[in-house]
Amino acid sequence: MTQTRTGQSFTGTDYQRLARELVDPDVWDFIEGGAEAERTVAANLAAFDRVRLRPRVLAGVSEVDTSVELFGTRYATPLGVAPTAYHRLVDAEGEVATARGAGAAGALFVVGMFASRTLEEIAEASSSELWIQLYWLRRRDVMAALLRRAERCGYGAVMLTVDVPRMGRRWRDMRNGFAIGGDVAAVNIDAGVMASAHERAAGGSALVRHTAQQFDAGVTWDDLAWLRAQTRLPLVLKGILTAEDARLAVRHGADAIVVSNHGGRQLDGAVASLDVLAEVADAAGGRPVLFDGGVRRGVDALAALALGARMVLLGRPPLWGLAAGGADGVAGLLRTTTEELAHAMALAGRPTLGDLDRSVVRMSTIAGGA
Ligand SMILES: Cc1cc2nc3c(=O)[nH]c(=O)nc-3n(C[C@H](O)[C@H](O)[C@H](O)COP(=O)(O)O)c2cc1C
Ligand SMILES: CCCCCCC(=O)C(=O)O
Repeated sequence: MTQTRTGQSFTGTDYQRLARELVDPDVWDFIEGGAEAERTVAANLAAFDRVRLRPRVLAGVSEVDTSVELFGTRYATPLGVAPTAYHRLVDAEGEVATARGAGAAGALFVVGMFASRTLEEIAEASSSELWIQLYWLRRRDVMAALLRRAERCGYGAVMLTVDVPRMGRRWRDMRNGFAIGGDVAAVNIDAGVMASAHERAAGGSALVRHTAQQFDAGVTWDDLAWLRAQTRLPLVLKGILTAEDARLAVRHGADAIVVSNHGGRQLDGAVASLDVLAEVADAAGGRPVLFDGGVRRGVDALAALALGARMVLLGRPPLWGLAAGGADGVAGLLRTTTEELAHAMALAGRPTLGDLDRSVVRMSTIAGGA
Protein backbone atom coordinates (compact mmCIF):
# COMPACT_ATOMS: atom_id res chain seq x y z
CA MET A 1 0.00 0.00 0.00
CA THR A 2 2.09 2.88 -1.28
CA GLN A 3 -0.11 4.64 -3.80
CA THR A 4 -3.37 6.53 -3.79
CA ARG A 5 -6.15 5.59 -6.20
CA THR A 6 -4.79 8.16 -8.67
CA GLY A 7 -1.34 6.54 -8.64
CA GLN A 8 0.34 9.19 -6.48
CA SER A 9 2.64 8.04 -3.67
CA PHE A 10 1.07 8.17 -0.24
CA THR A 11 2.51 10.73 2.12
CA GLY A 12 2.46 10.44 5.90
CA THR A 13 -0.78 12.42 6.07
CA ASP A 14 -2.47 10.05 3.60
CA TYR A 15 -1.60 7.14 5.91
CA GLN A 16 -2.86 9.13 8.88
CA ARG A 17 -6.19 9.88 7.18
CA LEU A 18 -6.69 6.27 6.12
CA ALA A 19 -5.74 4.95 9.55
CA ARG A 20 -8.23 7.24 11.24
CA GLU A 21 -11.04 5.75 9.15
CA LEU A 22 -10.03 2.20 10.11
CA VAL A 23 -9.06 2.37 13.77
CA ASP A 24 -11.48 2.14 16.70
CA PRO A 25 -12.04 5.69 18.10
CA ASP A 26 -10.72 4.86 21.62
CA VAL A 27 -7.58 3.34 20.12
CA TRP A 28 -7.24 6.36 17.84
CA ASP A 29 -7.35 8.63 20.90
CA PHE A 30 -4.74 6.44 22.62
CA ILE A 31 -2.43 6.78 19.62
CA GLU A 32 -2.93 10.43 18.73
CA GLY A 33 -3.44 11.80 22.21
CA GLY A 34 -1.00 13.43 24.57
CA ALA A 35 -0.88 14.59 28.16
CA GLU A 36 -3.25 17.21 29.61
CA ALA A 37 -3.77 20.15 27.19
CA GLU A 38 -1.54 18.43 24.60
CA ARG A 39 0.65 21.53 24.47
CA THR A 40 3.83 19.50 24.05
CA VAL A 41 2.24 17.42 21.28
CA ALA A 42 1.56 20.72 19.50
CA ALA A 43 5.00 22.14 20.41
CA ASN A 44 6.79 19.19 18.79
CA LEU A 45 5.00 19.88 15.51
CA ALA A 46 5.26 23.66 15.79
CA ALA A 47 9.04 23.46 16.27
CA PHE A 48 9.35 22.01 12.78
CA ASP A 49 7.20 24.85 11.43
CA ARG A 50 9.91 27.23 12.67
CA VAL A 51 12.69 25.48 10.75
CA ARG A 52 14.14 27.43 7.86
CA LEU A 53 16.76 25.74 5.70
CA ARG A 54 19.93 27.27 4.22
CA PRO A 55 20.48 25.41 0.95
CA ARG A 56 23.90 25.21 -0.72
CA VAL A 57 24.21 24.92 -4.50
CA LEU A 58 26.54 23.32 -7.05
CA ALA A 59 27.27 20.62 -4.51
CA GLY A 60 27.23 17.59 -6.82
CA VAL A 61 24.04 15.88 -5.78
CA SER A 62 23.50 13.35 -8.57
CA GLU A 63 23.88 10.63 -5.92
CA VAL A 64 22.25 11.03 -2.52
CA ASP A 65 23.12 8.58 0.24
CA THR A 66 20.77 8.25 3.22
CA SER A 67 22.60 5.32 4.81
CA VAL A 68 23.90 5.55 8.36
CA GLU A 69 25.92 3.40 10.77
CA LEU A 70 25.12 2.85 14.44
CA PHE A 71 26.72 0.35 16.84
CA GLY A 72 28.38 -1.45 13.92
CA THR A 73 25.19 -1.87 11.85
CA ARG A 74 24.55 0.00 8.60
CA TYR A 75 20.99 1.07 7.86
CA ALA A 76 19.59 2.16 4.49
CA THR A 77 17.77 4.99 6.23
CA PRO A 78 18.34 7.11 9.34
CA LEU A 79 14.61 6.79 10.07
CA GLY A 80 13.67 4.14 12.60
CA VAL A 81 10.51 2.89 14.26
CA ALA A 82 10.23 4.21 17.84
CA PRO A 83 8.98 1.79 20.51
CA THR A 84 5.19 1.85 20.76
CA ALA A 85 3.02 -0.55 22.70
CA TYR A 86 0.46 -3.08 21.45
CA HIS A 87 0.64 -3.00 17.64
CA ARG A 88 -2.15 -5.59 17.48
CA LEU A 89 -4.52 -2.77 18.51
CA VAL A 90 -4.36 -1.66 14.85
CA ASP A 91 -3.36 -4.75 12.87
CA ALA A 92 -4.00 -8.47 13.45
CA GLU A 93 -0.33 -9.35 12.83
CA GLY A 94 0.92 -6.52 15.04
CA GLU A 95 4.68 -6.19 15.53
CA VAL A 96 5.37 -9.07 13.12
CA ALA A 97 3.97 -6.92 10.30
CA THR A 98 5.87 -3.87 11.59
CA ALA A 99 9.10 -5.89 11.58
CA ARG A 100 8.51 -7.00 7.98
CA GLY A 101 7.78 -3.41 6.93
CA ALA A 102 10.80 -1.94 8.73
CA GLY A 103 12.97 -4.70 7.26
CA ALA A 104 11.75 -3.95 3.73
CA ALA A 105 12.74 -0.31 4.24
CA GLY A 106 16.11 -1.20 5.81
CA ALA A 107 15.13 0.57 9.02
CA LEU A 108 15.75 -0.03 12.72
CA PHE A 109 12.70 -1.24 14.68
CA VAL A 110 12.74 -0.69 18.44
CA VAL A 111 10.34 -3.30 19.83
CA GLY A 112 8.34 -2.10 22.82
CA MET A 113 8.34 -3.92 26.15
CA PHE A 114 4.56 -4.07 25.73
CA ALA A 115 4.70 -5.67 22.28
CA SER A 116 1.68 -7.79 21.44
CA ARG A 117 3.71 -10.47 19.58
CA THR A 118 6.54 -12.45 21.12
CA LEU A 119 10.13 -11.26 20.78
CA GLU A 120 10.89 -14.53 19.00
CA GLU A 121 8.07 -14.16 16.42
CA ILE A 122 9.19 -10.59 15.70
CA ALA A 123 12.83 -11.63 15.29
CA GLU A 124 11.79 -14.43 12.94
CA ALA A 125 9.93 -11.94 10.72
CA SER A 126 12.61 -9.27 10.70
CA SER A 127 15.26 -8.70 8.06
CA SER A 128 16.80 -5.63 9.72
CA GLU A 129 18.06 -4.66 13.15
CA LEU A 130 15.81 -4.92 16.22
CA TRP A 131 16.33 -3.34 19.61
CA ILE A 132 14.32 -4.03 22.75
CA GLN A 133 12.77 -1.23 24.83
CA LEU A 134 12.26 -1.58 28.58
CA TYR A 135 10.45 0.33 31.27
CA TRP A 136 11.75 0.02 34.80
CA LEU A 137 9.29 -2.32 36.53
CA ARG A 138 9.18 -3.08 40.23
CA ARG A 139 9.72 -6.68 39.11
CA ARG A 140 13.35 -6.55 38.01
CA ASP A 141 13.25 -10.28 37.36
CA VAL A 142 10.74 -9.59 34.54
CA MET A 143 13.11 -7.01 33.01
CA ALA A 144 16.08 -9.37 33.28
CA ALA A 145 14.17 -12.29 31.74
CA LEU A 146 13.08 -10.13 28.79
CA LEU A 147 16.66 -9.00 28.26
CA ARG A 148 17.94 -12.56 28.19
CA ARG A 149 15.31 -13.54 25.60
CA ALA A 150 16.11 -10.49 23.48
CA GLU A 151 19.82 -11.33 23.57
CA ARG A 152 19.11 -14.94 22.60
CA CYS A 153 17.23 -13.93 19.48
CA GLY A 154 19.73 -11.31 18.36
CA TYR A 155 18.33 -7.93 19.42
CA GLY A 156 21.12 -5.38 19.05
CA ALA A 157 20.62 -2.92 21.92
CA VAL A 158 18.44 -2.17 24.91
CA MET A 159 16.59 1.13 25.11
CA LEU A 160 15.54 2.10 28.62
CA THR A 161 12.71 4.64 28.68
CA VAL A 162 13.31 7.01 31.58
CA ASP A 163 10.47 9.52 31.28
CA VAL A 164 7.63 7.42 32.70
CA PRO A 165 7.98 7.29 36.51
CA ARG A 166 4.21 7.57 36.29
CA MET A 167 1.86 7.77 33.32
CA GLY A 168 1.10 11.19 31.85
CA ARG A 169 -2.45 12.39 32.43
CA ARG A 170 -3.94 11.71 29.04
CA TRP A 171 -7.44 13.07 29.26
CA ARG A 172 -8.65 11.31 26.13
CA ASP A 173 -7.80 7.91 27.65
CA MET A 174 -9.17 8.85 31.06
CA ARG A 175 -12.49 10.06 29.63
CA ASN A 176 -12.72 6.97 27.41
CA GLY A 177 -12.01 4.69 30.38
CA PHE A 178 -9.32 3.22 28.13
CA ALA A 179 -8.05 -0.31 28.76
CA ILE A 180 -6.30 -2.84 26.54
CA GLY A 181 -9.12 -5.00 25.23
CA GLY A 182 -10.07 -7.98 23.11
CA ASP A 183 -7.36 -10.57 22.57
CA VAL A 184 -4.57 -7.98 22.55
CA ALA A 185 -2.00 -8.45 25.30
CA ALA A 186 1.62 -7.72 26.21
CA VAL A 187 2.52 -11.32 25.51
CA ASN A 188 6.17 -11.11 26.56
CA ILE A 189 5.31 -10.38 30.18
CA ASP A 190 3.76 -12.44 32.92
CA ALA A 191 -0.06 -12.10 32.63
CA GLY A 192 -0.29 -11.35 36.36
CA VAL A 193 1.95 -8.30 35.98
CA MET A 194 -0.19 -7.05 33.09
CA ALA A 195 -3.67 -7.74 34.54
CA SER A 196 -4.46 -4.16 35.54
CA ALA A 197 -3.83 -2.91 31.97
CA HIS A 198 -6.97 -4.79 30.93
CA GLU A 199 -9.31 -3.64 33.72
CA ARG A 200 -11.76 -1.11 32.31
CA ALA A 201 -13.22 1.44 34.75
CA ALA A 202 -15.35 4.48 33.96
CA GLY A 203 -13.54 7.78 34.20
CA GLY A 204 -10.00 6.46 34.38
CA SER A 205 -7.26 4.98 32.25
CA ALA A 206 -6.18 1.42 32.96
CA LEU A 207 -2.71 2.46 31.79
CA VAL A 208 -2.45 4.97 34.64
CA ARG A 209 -3.46 2.32 37.18
CA HIS A 210 -1.12 -0.24 35.66
CA THR A 211 1.86 2.11 35.71
CA ALA A 212 1.22 3.13 39.32
CA GLN A 213 1.10 -0.52 40.32
CA GLN A 214 3.94 -2.01 38.27
CA PHE A 215 6.46 0.73 37.35
CA ASP A 216 9.22 1.61 39.81
CA ALA A 217 9.05 5.38 40.30
CA GLY A 218 11.89 5.28 42.84
CA VAL A 219 14.75 4.47 40.48
CA THR A 220 17.69 6.87 40.32
CA TRP A 221 20.86 7.19 38.26
CA ASP A 222 22.63 4.82 40.65
CA ASP A 223 20.22 2.00 39.72
CA LEU A 224 21.50 2.01 36.16
CA ALA A 225 24.49 0.01 37.38
CA TRP A 226 22.11 -2.92 37.95
CA LEU A 227 20.81 -2.79 34.40
CA ARG A 228 24.32 -2.33 32.99
CA ALA A 229 25.38 -5.48 34.81
CA GLN A 230 22.54 -7.52 33.25
CA THR A 231 23.70 -7.23 29.66
CA ARG A 232 26.58 -6.58 27.30
CA LEU A 233 24.21 -4.95 24.78
CA PRO A 234 24.60 -1.21 24.20
CA LEU A 235 22.40 0.75 26.60
CA VAL A 236 20.36 3.61 25.13
CA LEU A 237 18.46 6.02 27.41
CA LYS A 238 15.24 7.40 25.93
CA GLY A 239 13.59 10.52 27.27
CA ILE A 240 16.44 12.99 27.84
CA LEU A 241 15.63 16.69 27.38
CA THR A 242 18.43 18.58 29.14
CA ALA A 243 22.21 18.91 28.96
CA GLU A 244 22.37 18.10 32.70
CA ASP A 245 20.72 14.72 32.22
CA ALA A 246 22.73 14.00 29.06
CA ARG A 247 25.94 14.42 31.09
CA LEU A 248 24.58 12.17 33.86
CA ALA A 249 23.53 9.56 31.30
CA VAL A 250 27.04 9.42 29.87
CA ARG A 251 28.58 9.31 33.35
CA HIS A 252 26.35 6.36 34.27
CA GLY A 253 27.28 4.29 31.23
CA ALA A 254 24.72 5.14 28.52
CA ASP A 255 26.05 4.28 25.08
CA ALA A 256 23.54 6.55 23.36
CA ILE A 257 20.73 8.95 24.22
CA VAL A 258 17.31 9.57 22.72
CA VAL A 259 16.13 13.18 22.88
CA SER A 260 12.42 12.65 23.42
CA ASN A 261 9.43 13.96 25.35
CA HIS A 262 7.54 10.75 24.62
CA GLY A 263 5.61 12.39 21.80
CA GLY A 264 4.07 14.88 24.27
CA ARG A 265 2.44 12.07 26.23
CA GLN A 266 4.20 12.62 29.57
CA LEU A 267 4.97 16.08 31.02
CA ASP A 268 2.66 18.52 29.29
CA GLY A 269 4.51 21.81 28.85
CA ALA A 270 7.84 20.04 28.38
CA VAL A 271 10.03 21.59 25.72
CA ALA A 272 9.71 20.48 22.11
CA SER A 273 12.30 17.80 21.39
CA LEU A 274 13.72 19.76 18.46
CA ASP A 275 14.32 22.85 20.59
CA VAL A 276 16.75 21.01 22.90
CA LEU A 277 18.41 18.68 20.43
CA ALA A 278 21.54 20.79 19.90
CA GLU A 279 21.93 21.40 23.66
CA VAL A 280 21.74 17.67 24.41
CA ALA A 281 24.00 16.73 21.50
CA ASP A 282 26.66 19.12 22.81
CA ALA A 283 26.50 17.51 26.25
CA ALA A 284 26.50 13.89 25.06
CA GLY A 285 30.28 13.60 25.03
CA GLY A 286 30.40 12.17 21.51
CA ARG A 287 27.86 9.42 22.23
CA PRO A 288 25.31 8.98 19.43
CA VAL A 289 22.15 11.00 19.91
CA LEU A 290 18.85 9.79 18.54
CA PHE A 291 15.75 11.93 18.26
CA ASP A 292 11.98 11.62 18.27
CA GLY A 293 8.94 13.86 18.52
CA GLY A 294 6.88 15.38 15.74
CA VAL A 295 8.80 14.11 12.71
CA ARG A 296 6.20 13.84 9.95
CA ARG A 297 8.12 14.57 6.75
CA GLY A 298 11.55 13.97 5.31
CA VAL A 299 12.40 17.63 5.71
CA ASP A 300 11.72 17.34 9.47
CA ALA A 301 14.17 14.46 9.63
CA LEU A 302 16.70 16.59 7.72
CA ALA A 303 16.46 19.33 10.36
CA ALA A 304 16.88 16.87 13.25
CA LEU A 305 19.85 15.18 11.59
CA ALA A 306 21.43 18.59 10.96
CA LEU A 307 20.95 19.62 14.59
CA GLY A 308 22.83 16.58 15.89
CA ALA A 309 20.73 13.41 15.61
CA ARG A 310 22.41 10.28 14.24
CA MET A 311 19.03 8.62 13.80
CA VAL A 312 15.45 9.87 13.85
CA LEU A 313 12.66 7.72 15.28
CA LEU A 314 9.00 7.90 14.30
CA GLY A 315 6.31 6.97 16.82
CA ARG A 316 2.79 7.58 15.51
CA PRO A 317 3.48 7.53 11.73
CA PRO A 318 4.47 3.82 11.52
CA LEU A 319 1.27 3.00 13.43
CA TRP A 320 -0.69 4.90 10.77
CA GLY A 321 1.11 2.87 8.09
CA LEU A 322 0.46 -0.36 9.98
CA ALA A 323 -3.24 0.40 10.44
CA ALA A 324 -3.67 1.48 6.83
CA GLY A 325 -1.76 -1.29 5.11
CA GLY A 326 -0.01 -3.74 7.46
CA ALA A 327 3.62 -4.49 6.62
CA ASP A 328 3.29 -2.75 3.24
CA GLY A 329 1.93 0.34 4.95
CA VAL A 330 4.87 0.48 7.38
CA ALA A 331 7.35 -0.02 4.53
CA GLY A 332 5.52 2.55 2.39
CA LEU A 333 5.51 5.14 5.17
CA LEU A 334 9.23 4.66 5.88
CA ARG A 335 10.19 4.63 2.20
CA THR A 336 8.14 7.71 1.34
CA THR A 337 9.62 9.65 4.25
CA THR A 338 13.13 8.49 3.31
CA GLU A 339 12.53 9.59 -0.29
CA GLU A 340 11.38 12.99 1.00
CA LEU A 341 14.58 13.18 3.05
CA ALA A 342 16.77 12.28 0.05
CA HIS A 343 14.96 14.91 -2.03
CA ALA A 344 15.50 17.56 0.65
CA MET A 345 19.19 16.57 0.94
CA ALA A 346 19.65 17.05 -2.81
CA LEU A 347 17.90 20.42 -2.86
CA ALA A 348 19.81 21.53 0.24
CA GLY A 349 23.11 20.61 -1.45
CA ARG A 350 24.03 17.99 1.17
CA PRO A 351 24.27 14.61 -0.59
CA THR A 352 25.32 12.54 2.45
CA LEU A 353 24.25 12.56 6.07
CA GLY A 354 27.82 13.51 6.94
CA ASP A 355 27.27 16.78 5.07
CA LEU A 356 24.45 17.76 7.43
CA ASP A 357 25.48 20.15 10.16
CA ARG A 358 23.97 23.08 12.00
CA SER A 359 24.68 25.44 9.13
CA VAL A 360 21.70 23.82 7.35
CA VAL A 361 19.15 25.14 9.83
CA ARG A 362 18.07 28.56 10.95
CA MET A 363 15.28 28.54 13.53
CA SER A 364 12.73 31.27 12.95
CA THR A 365 11.15 32.73 16.09
CA ILE A 366 7.64 32.36 14.69
CA ALA A 367 5.90 29.58 12.82
CA GLY A 368 5.82 30.49 9.16
CA GLY A 369 8.27 33.37 9.84
CA ALA A 370 11.30 34.22 7.73
C1 LIG B 1 0.54 4.75 20.86
C2 LIG B 1 1.90 5.03 21.43
C3 LIG B 1 2.49 4.11 22.28
C4 LIG B 1 3.76 4.35 22.79
N1 LIG B 1 4.34 3.39 23.55
C5 LIG B 1 5.60 3.57 23.97
C6 LIG B 1 6.26 2.54 24.68
O1 LIG B 1 5.72 1.47 24.92
N2 LIG B 1 7.53 2.78 25.08
C7 LIG B 1 8.17 3.97 24.84
O2 LIG B 1 9.33 4.16 25.23
N3 LIG B 1 7.56 4.96 24.16
C8 LIG B 1 6.31 4.78 23.71
N4 LIG B 1 5.71 5.76 22.99
C9 LIG B 1 6.46 7.00 22.65
C10 LIG B 1 7.23 6.83 21.33
O3 LIG B 1 8.29 5.91 21.48
C11 LIG B 1 7.85 8.13 20.85
O4 LIG B 1 8.64 8.69 21.88
C12 LIG B 1 6.85 9.19 20.40
O5 LIG B 1 5.70 8.60 19.82
C13 LIG B 1 7.53 10.10 19.37
O6 LIG B 1 6.68 11.09 18.93
P1 LIG B 1 5.88 11.03 17.53
O7 LIG B 1 4.72 10.12 17.76
O8 LIG B 1 5.49 12.44 17.34
O9 LIG B 1 6.82 10.51 16.47
C14 LIG B 1 4.43 5.56 22.48
C15 LIG B 1 3.84 6.49 21.64
C16 LIG B 1 2.59 6.23 21.10
C17 LIG B 1 1.99 7.24 20.17
C1 LIG C 1 0.04 -0.92 30.17
C2 LIG C 1 1.29 -0.45 29.60
C3 LIG C 1 1.41 1.01 29.34
C4 LIG C 1 1.73 1.24 27.92
C5 LIG C 1 2.45 2.51 27.81
C6 LIG C 1 2.73 2.85 26.43
C7 LIG C 1 3.32 4.19 26.38
O1 LIG C 1 4.43 4.40 26.74
C8 LIG C 1 2.57 5.27 25.84
O2 LIG C 1 3.11 6.35 25.65
O3 LIG C 1 1.37 5.09 25.63
